[in-house]
Parts: sequence; structure tokens; C-alpha cells
Amino acid sequence: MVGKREEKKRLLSDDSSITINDDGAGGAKFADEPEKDGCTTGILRALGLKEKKKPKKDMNKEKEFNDKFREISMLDKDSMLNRTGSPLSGLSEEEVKRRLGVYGKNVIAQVKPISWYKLLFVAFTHPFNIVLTIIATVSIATQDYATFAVVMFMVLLSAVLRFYEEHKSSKAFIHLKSLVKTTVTVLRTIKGVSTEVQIDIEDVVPGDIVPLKAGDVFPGDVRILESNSLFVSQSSLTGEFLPVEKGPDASEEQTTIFDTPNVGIMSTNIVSGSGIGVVFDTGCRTYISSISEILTSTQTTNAFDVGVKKVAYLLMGFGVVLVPIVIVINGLTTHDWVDSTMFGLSVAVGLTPEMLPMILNANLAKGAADMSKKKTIVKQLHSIQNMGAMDILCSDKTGTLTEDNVRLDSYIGGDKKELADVLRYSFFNSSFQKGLKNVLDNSIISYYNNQFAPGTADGSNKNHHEQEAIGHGAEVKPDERLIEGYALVDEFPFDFTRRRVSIILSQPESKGNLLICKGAVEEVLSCCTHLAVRDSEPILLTPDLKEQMLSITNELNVDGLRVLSVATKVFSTDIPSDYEYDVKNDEGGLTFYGFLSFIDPPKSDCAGAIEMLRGNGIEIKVLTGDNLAVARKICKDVGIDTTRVISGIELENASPEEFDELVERCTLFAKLTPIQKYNVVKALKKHKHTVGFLGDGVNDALALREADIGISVDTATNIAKDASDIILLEKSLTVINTAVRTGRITHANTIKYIKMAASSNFGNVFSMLIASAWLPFIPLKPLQMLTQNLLYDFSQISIPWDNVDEEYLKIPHPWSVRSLFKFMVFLGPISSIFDVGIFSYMWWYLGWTTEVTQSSFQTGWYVEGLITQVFIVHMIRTVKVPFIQRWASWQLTVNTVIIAAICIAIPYTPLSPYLLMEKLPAMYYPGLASTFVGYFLLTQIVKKIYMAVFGEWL
Ligand SMILES: Nc1ncnc2c1ncn2[C@@H]1O[C@H](COP(=O)(O)OP(=O)(O)OP(=O)(O)O)[C@@H](O)[C@H]1O
Ligand SMILES: [Mg+2]
Repeated sequence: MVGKREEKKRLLSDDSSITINDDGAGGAKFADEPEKDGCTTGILRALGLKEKKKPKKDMNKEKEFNDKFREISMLDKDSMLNRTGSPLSGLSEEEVKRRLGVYGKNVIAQVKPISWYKLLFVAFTHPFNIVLTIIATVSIATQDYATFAVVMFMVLLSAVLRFYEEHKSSKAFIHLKSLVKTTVTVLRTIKGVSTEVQIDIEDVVPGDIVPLKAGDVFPGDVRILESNSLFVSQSSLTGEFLPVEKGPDASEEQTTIFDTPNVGIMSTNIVSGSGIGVVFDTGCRTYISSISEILTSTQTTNAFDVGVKKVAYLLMGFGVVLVPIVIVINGLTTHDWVDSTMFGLSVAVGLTPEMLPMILNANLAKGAADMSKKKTIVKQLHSIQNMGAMDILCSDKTGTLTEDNVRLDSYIGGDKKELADVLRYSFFNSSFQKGLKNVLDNSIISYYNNQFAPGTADGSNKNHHEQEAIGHGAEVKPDERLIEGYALVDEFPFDFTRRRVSIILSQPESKGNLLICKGAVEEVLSCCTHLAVRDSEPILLTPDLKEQMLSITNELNVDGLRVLSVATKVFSTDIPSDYEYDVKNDEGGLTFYGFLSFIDPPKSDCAGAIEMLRGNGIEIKVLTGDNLAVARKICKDVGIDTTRVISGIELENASPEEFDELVERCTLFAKLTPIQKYNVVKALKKHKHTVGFLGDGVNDALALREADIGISVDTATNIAKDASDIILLEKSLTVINTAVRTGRITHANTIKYIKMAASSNFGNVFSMLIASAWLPFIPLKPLQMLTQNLLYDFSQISIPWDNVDEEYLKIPHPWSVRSLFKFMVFLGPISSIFDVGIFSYMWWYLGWTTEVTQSSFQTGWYVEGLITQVFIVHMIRTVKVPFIQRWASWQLTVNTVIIAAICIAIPYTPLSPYLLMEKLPAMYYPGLASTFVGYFLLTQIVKKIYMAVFGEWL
């Protein structure tokens, strides 16, 4: 038995040494991905810029689960069913209702949304507010009640604003999550009859009986009761690549939870085989729930977030260095240490990128909402950024390039003539196999039902429905009368390395057991020794005949037909009934019967979509498990280059360097195993590409997880959906094109905010230093600075609604922290030049040089500083000339104009005395206007130079 298990392991995985070191985040790769950052600061964490400290594994809990699993694993089938109180036929509807009441929905605790009061609490205890509250407290101490009132008003306003935006974003995400439903099949007793029903995974209760089959994810912690070559991948939890066989038997060897041989852990999945299990725990009582905090905390890190954090660190680093200097310089020049300290604190507030997390979230929420309107559901938010950065899209063939509406075209023998046995055997194979049943099986069953049992009990209508269902994931059942007398004895389930499935049937009339093998032609031929001949005894399958069979396949393939082949073997009647069939020994010495060909025509919109993707700077690579000839034909039909193609076997033999080079060069990869798909994606990522992978099968799950953006479809297998970041409601490259566009818009709006925040804060650092050293009074009153900061924050809120240059949308944008720093260093100081400009104007021309005129000076700088900061977004957002060649969206334009108007108006309103401002005289405005125009002109010139030198802007 052990030998058999080992052999199956070997067959299932062609490289047992590989383990996936995957944090489940699908870690985005950007041009210069930084290392994970180790430092922690409370402020960053509270800002939402710092990951929560990774929780340690709770060893007590671990032990608790280990003990529970061991106890459960030792129970025999009946005791287990007793324990869960479930009949093998499934729970009744009433019982399910009762259990749902007791145990609740099957939802993992950490996945539940944050409650509104927590959000509100976080909004109020934000460090920005804490600094403001300190300022307010100091104001009370100095009996400056006006400042106190204004500052507390700001606390309230900023907290409410933050709460509102975050609440809105979080509601949007919850809504999106609810759009992707995972359904599972369970057995339920309905009106006294045991019935298979499809239910939402959230409605699974302890005690539910679940049929297990390839492609399923365990919908709870499940005790396996029956199995047939059931191989389970636990890579989502352990990182271990190799599937393990699980079955109903216990083992004394169990050392960890993952070793429990008869328990399927929630969220792990079935790679091949089949079985039956009973759910013993759901929701927050499952093992995954106990560790999901660990999983989610490791999942949040991706290169984009890490990069953003770096920026935040940097800006706050400025604050830490600058604030004491500013306090000391101002204290020494003004001798008013309280005021100077308050000023220092306000500078700290000004340099805190307190809007960053909120704008990022609002941007992502907006992006995700836009995508959901265009048939794209985002599961992992960071993937929206990646979507914009993607430059290679790997895709499988069926359903993406083709219509996924597979029809059986012919069934022929080795003489190329129709042979009924070929159809009959494959019908049995497809009908009885319990493992991975796909669209090819469905079309065989449907065809056979139609041919040999039309107008049956529920008539031809049924067949009509079945025909329609093919390609939409629905399983087609064989007509019972056509399989009467046959029963499944054993099965060697389908897997993507063997590329064939064999079943062993007991036959009526005491004939010997019949093995039927169906699969890829080469792979089936390799098990055959004989060739069936029409109306005669089988003949020896010579190498020549094998060649002939392969050339028939090729002829069919070059016409774009997918091909399967069938072979059989009859066992002697002497074989004892308890004989254990073994894939290694028994799947051999077969007689080859012939071929089935299937039509799977290319999608009509595919060629256009590929052209468009190419136009958007995205290269398509096709990664298929299917034959090279057929894949090549389909690729040709849809306009994918087929001059550089390669098959899995050739890749296998390449050295690591050659492998990387081949992966880069080739556009079509055929006959890949799941691990090879994964390796191709990995190699592309190593070459600094941002890689998307579109697939829907069990064989795509590893690659989906490895890709920067795993894309799947709503109708895909649960494993594939689970491993993806994005779910398409329609498997189509056109939909991806639209999603890419939205991704790029979101990316651009995020980047424009970050670049602007970084460069203007960088500039402010210089201006503060110069002003502090220059002026005999405080450059800005704390209240004025806070007002400036608050208004600036408001001006940023509409950025997610901004539009983006068409030129920008045409190419992928991998982003790098380096490019951000470069931008900051070039653009930041420009604002300081004009700050100094307005200082000089006010100092020398307007003569505001003394304590008496300091309020005018401060008001003047408040206006200039805010106006330039608010309008700079119009310069940064486009490579063209703003307002002349390009306009921002109306939301952004209106918002900036309103904020600017409020800014200029405040000194003339009754608020002015509270903010210690002066009405500015008319002569101030020529200075402001010149500064404004000068700033814009210089920025435009620098923009041109910057683009010429670095070839990029945003
Ligand atoms: N139902 C089946 N029964 C037997 N063999 C099958 C079956 N389905 C697929 N195969 C064999 O396995 C090979 C790989 O499967 P398949 O073509 O589905 O791979 P894939 O990578 O998912 O392809 P695609 O890119 O088209 O989605 C096929 O070429 C075929 O020979
Ligand atoms: Mg597939």
C-alpha cells in the first residue's frame, strides 16, 4: 500500500523537491522590489501604513487542534457519524436550520468586516488627531480658547471625514466580496430522499456530508469517510508543493495537524481522486480560522504597499529631524518657546501624510467598484495596481482563446473510420470516473445520451439542456439505462502529469473486469501493446503503427481539433475480488482503440482583443496542458505568434539559464504540467515582468497563486477561484482589456497623489528651514498651518475621480520607489524657490518685516503656500500643459477651485481674527499671481527636461 502511495505521489508531481514559498499574497513585483521592512513604529501602524505585528503561532491552540484532529482521526466511520449526528444520506432541512442557528454561518472570523465603531475609534485616535489634541490642550493651558475651539473643530472634521471615507470604502469591499460566491455540493435529505444540492459555502454546517472530488476546496474541517485515490494539496497552508494522499484510515504516525491522514483542513484542496467526508467544524471553530490572523497579516505585504510605507517613513523622518531644528531656531529668534513648540508640532502635523492611507483606500475602492461594473470582481485589492503594471499575460487556451463550447466531432479507429467502440468506451470512462470531470467528458456523455437514449423519461428536452450546459461547468449525467449492469471497481484518477484517466468496471454476464483508459494520445499509447482492428483480433502495436497513430492525431490537431484517445484491457475472471489494482502494474498492456476529436472553435472577439492588449503593451503567452499542434492552430487563428513555441518535455530538458531564456522568448507553451506552468510564471517574474495569469482549472491553481495577478472566472473550479486575485464574470480577453485600463487609471491616480505629497512635503521642509532662519517671527501661526493642512486634505479627496492621459493608459507602468524619490528630489525644491520669491516680495516690496506686520506676512504665506499646493496637482497629473492642452476631471477642477476660493476668502471673513490673519491688501496679489505663474512655468519646463532625461513622468 505504501509503495502504491509513493508511486502515485511520484506520478502526480514531476518535481518533488520544489516547495512554494508563497505568502498567499501573490506578492506583486515591481521594478525594484524592496525587501520586507522590519521596523515598526506605532505611528505608522496607526496610520494604517504599518503591518500589524505578525502574531505568533499560538502553541496551545496548535496543540488543542492537534489533539482534536487525532481524536477525530481515531474514530471509525460510524462513531464519527454518531459524533456529528449525521446520517450518511445527509442532514434534513430542519436540522440544517437548527444547526445554522447554533453554529452560525461558515465564515472565518478574520474575514468579517471591521465594525463601524472600531472604524470611528481609529479615525479619532489617529496620530494626526492626537497631535492636534496636544495642541488644543496646550492652548487651554495658555488660556487661548479660540485656538482650542478651532483645533477641536479640526479634530472632529478630520475624524468624521476619515470615518466617512473609510466606512464607504469598507462597505464597497464587503459588497464586492459578496459578489464572488463559492458554492459546494453537499448531501441533504430532502423529503426523505438523499439529494446532492449546491449551496453557498457559508451555509455549510457541522454534520454536512460532502462528496469530495478533484477541484474542490474543503468547505470546513472534514473527516474523510471514503476515498478513492484522493490527493490533497495543502500548499495554501504549508507551502508544500507535493499533494498528499488522504483516506478514511487513521495513522499512528501523525505528528502535526497536516499529517492527519483522514482529515481535510478547511481551505486546502483536492487535486485528484474522489471521496466522501463529513464536516465536523465550520467557521471560527476551524483550524484555518485559528491561524487566519497569521495568514492575513502575511498577506498584506506587497511591493506597492512596502514602497508606499517607505515614502511615509521618509516623510516622517523629515518631521523627526526637522521639528526639533525648527523649534530651536524659532525659539532662539523669537524667544517665545511655547509658540515655537506649537509651531514645531504643527510642522509635524503638516508633514504627516495623514491622508495617504485614506486616499489609497478610496482609490482602490473606486477602482474595484468601476471594475465590478465591467464584469471584473477584485478579490485582492492590491492586484488593481498590479493590473496597471502587468506587461505579460499568460493564459490557458480553453475558454479564453476558444469558445469553451466543446462538441464531439468524430470517433474513429486506427483506420481513420468511425468506430462505435471508441465512443462507447469513452462514454463509460467519462460516466464512471469520479475525479476531474471536464467539458470533454460532458460532451461525450451528452453525445452518447443523445445517440442511444433520445426521448427518454424526461425526453429530448433534457439532452437539449445538457448540450447548452456544456462549457458552463455543469455536470452532465449519463442515462442510467446505458450503464446498467456495469459498476465501478477502481479508478486511477486523471492528473495533469499522466494526462489520462483509467477506470475499472465490473461487467455483466460474469465477464472479466474491464479497464478503460482515456487521455492524451501519446500518454495512452505509452500504456498500449496492441491495436484494435475492425472485426478482427487486436494486433501488436509496433513502433511503426505507433507513429501512424501519432500522425493521425497530428492531422486532426492541425485542423484545430482537440483529440483524446481510448484504450482498454480485460482482466481475467480469476482475479480475486479483493485484488488491489495498482496504477503502475495495471495501467499497462492495453489495447489501443482509437480517437475522439472535439471542435472547440476560437472566440470571435479574441483576435481583436489580443490586438488591443498588444496595443496596450501587454504580451500574451499561452500556457496549455494540451497538445502543441492544436494549440498552435488556435493561436494562429487568433493572431498569436507561433514561430517560437515549445513543449513541456523540451522545457524539462533545458538548463536553468536556457529555461529562463526560452520562457522569455516563446509565446506558446504546450503540454505543460501544473508545476511547469508555475515555473514559467516564476521565471517571468524573475525577469522583472509583472505577470498576469488567466486560468480556470485545477492545473492552473499553482500558477495563479504565483502570478502577480491571478485571474480566474466565476465558473472556474473552486481551487482556481480561491487562488485568484481577480474573478471575471465572463472569461474574455476583452474584459481583461477593460480591467487593465481601470487598473492603470487607479494606479495613475494613486501615484499622482503619492508623488505630489512626497514632493510638496519635501519642498516644505526647505521652506520651513529658510523661513525659520530668516524671519524674526514665527513663519506661520500653528492655527494657520493647521487650517492650510486641513484645506489641502480636502482638496485631495476628489483625486480618485480624476481622469488620466490616454498616452499613459497605453503602456504598463511598473512603479519603483526609486522613481518616486527621483521625482521628489527634482520637483520638491521648485516650490521652495517660489516660497522664497513670495517671502522676498512681502519682505522687501510690502515691507512686512517686523513683529507688527507679522500677521500680514503669515497670512500672505498661508495663501501662497496653499494655492500653489492645491494647484500643483494639475501640473503633475498630465505630461501636457494643464488648462491649455489637458483638463482634469470636473470633480477635481471644481474642488481645487472651491478650496482655493475658500483659502483666499478666509482672511476677509469673521474667522480671520481667530486664525490671527490680516486682510491682504490689493498689492499682495500681483506678487501672488507672479509666483503662481512663475511656479507653473518652471514646473512645465522641468517636466519637459525630466521626461527627456528619464523618459517617464508619473
Ligand atoms: N476528460 C479528460 N479525459 C482524459 N484526458 C483528458 C481529459 N481532459 C483533458 N485530458 C488530457 O489532458 C491534457 C491536458 O488537459 P487540458 O487540455 O484540459 O489542459 P489545460 O492546460 O487545462 O488546457 P487549456 O489550456 O486548454 O485549458 C489534454 O490535452 C488531454 O489530452
Ligand atoms: Mg484548462
